[in-house]
Amino acid sequence: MKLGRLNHIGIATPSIADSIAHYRETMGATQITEPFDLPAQGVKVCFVDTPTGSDGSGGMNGTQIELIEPLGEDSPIHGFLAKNPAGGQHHVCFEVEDVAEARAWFEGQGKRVLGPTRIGAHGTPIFFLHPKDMMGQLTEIMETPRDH
Ligand SMILES: CC[C@H](C(=O)O)C(=O)SCCNC(=O)CCNC(=O)[C@H](O)C(C)(C)COP(=O)(O)OP(=O)(O)OC[C@H]1O[C@@H](n2cnc3c(N)ncnc32)[C@H](O)[C@@H]1OP(=O)(O)O
Ligand SMILES: [Co+2]
Repeated sequence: MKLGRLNHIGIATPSIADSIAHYRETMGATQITEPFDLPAQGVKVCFVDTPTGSDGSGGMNGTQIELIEPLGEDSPIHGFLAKNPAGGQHHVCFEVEDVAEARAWFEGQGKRVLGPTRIGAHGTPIFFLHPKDMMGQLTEIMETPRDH
């Protein structure tokens, strides 16, 4: 297993509109996608692009901030927001070349994979690893988009 690109940092929020305003007005973000619903994943989601270079050079294909708001009664982030009402850092997502191979690796390491591999917000297969097996960090593994 080789550590892949940090694709995004997932930030849970009680209000995606308030978080968008925060990133635009307080943090100076210039590229934020329109929020969209992922009913199968129980979230409303949008992405805040970040620059690759510290001076904003290199273009805007740095690690994204993924803002997620609960969608529906069964959203998997209700529990997190009950414990963290203002929201906050929820998960990290690393890219892999082959999601099936990665899943087998983590299972072989005795890490709990949460649910089936499914299609995530970038339209590629993803799975999650239980925070208690990942040094306290809920970790998402996502197959690198082929257009990269
Ligand atoms: C897929 C679309 C999009 C994308 O990028 O493509 C997304 O990323 S959507 C993100 C939302 N979806 C998920 O998070 C799916 C995976 N998550 C889960 O299955 C649950 O959230 C789970 C199992 C991680 C936590 O479930 P729950 O909130 O019901 O809490 P539990 O009491 O079962 O938690 C057990 C234990 O873990 C601690 N915990 C919970 N969430 C986190 C977290 N985000 N980071 C770190 N630790 C977490 C919780 O505090 C409990 O610890 P304990 O010491 O026992 O109190
Ligand atoms: Co994510």
